[in-house]
Amino acid sequence: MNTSPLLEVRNLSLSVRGPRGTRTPILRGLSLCLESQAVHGLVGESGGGKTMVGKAILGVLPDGARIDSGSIWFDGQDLTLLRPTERRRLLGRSMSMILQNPMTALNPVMRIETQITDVLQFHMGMKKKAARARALEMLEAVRIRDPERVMKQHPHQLSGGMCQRIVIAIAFACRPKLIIADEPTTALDVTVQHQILRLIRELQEQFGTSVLFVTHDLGVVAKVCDAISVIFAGTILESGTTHDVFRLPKHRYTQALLDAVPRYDRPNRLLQPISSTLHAELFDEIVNHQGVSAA
Ligand SMILES: Nc1ncnc2c1ncn2[C@@H]1O[C@H](COP(=O)(O)OP(=O)(O)OP(=O)(O)O)[C@@H](O)[C@H]1O
Repeated sequence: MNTSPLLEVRNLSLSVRGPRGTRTPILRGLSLCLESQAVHGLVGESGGGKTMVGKAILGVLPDGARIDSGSIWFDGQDLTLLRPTERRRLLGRSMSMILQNPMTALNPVMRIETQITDVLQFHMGMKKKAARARALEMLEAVRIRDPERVMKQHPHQLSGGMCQRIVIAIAFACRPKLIIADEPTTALDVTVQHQILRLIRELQEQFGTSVLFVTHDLGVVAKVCDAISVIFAGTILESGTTHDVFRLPKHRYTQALLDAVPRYDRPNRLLQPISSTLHAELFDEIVNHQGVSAA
């Protein structure tokens, strides 16, 4: 594994437009380092800002959201300084995404073939024949049986698991350096979840891609991630190799997260929900430390 960082988010603060011209902080001085050719889990509870981190990196922030300070270094350049056209050029070609719900990620009225070949023609400048060959190759890589038949079909003719395989094929098709996978298995059947995780890991290794794996599920992190960052209230509380963080969590929030996960090696231990006191204490520390901004 290559160990130089591909992506470094440094001290990133981001806010959204609030009522009466105020701004609500969402990310508070967040720093994150993603190594080349590695899978990095961004883990935390709902509302912590995981998805917003992914959107900031991809340059697809919602209306009203803005980066207030900090930088996002990707492959040697600060993405926050790029013009929107330059950002768009990177998206799809150098970085792509796998989202939670494959049914909304795919276009319902387009055949699978067109959905894959369009991406290849647009981002890679491939001719139709070469794009078709690459599309077939990608469907085989994600273990779609009878890819010629599936190429002719529409998403509604396929299962959720099959659709997510196609989304994965599209994400890897242009051989991007970075893929942001935001809860890619949450909408799927448990039996399919495991296959999809294994598939992402296999393709990541095969193509030498880096993956930022956004999830609330520590079980998923344990299965696929080399490293992990724990996010709470828009701040990273702890980062390290998955092995180290699981074995010896340093932050009390990480310890609480781990205690809230069922484990086969301690079947008799009662699960400890994360206490509201801990939430309140941490939130107070983070917000008081960073301050809440007005517009
Ligand atoms: N479009 C938006 N406009 C305003 N606030 C938003 C918007 N999208 C998200 N937020 C707020 O930003 C915060 C972080 O949301 P985000 O979706 O990044 O969290 P998350 O950790 O990914 O949670 P989940 O696992 O539930 O998706 C939340 O407080 C959310 O309400």
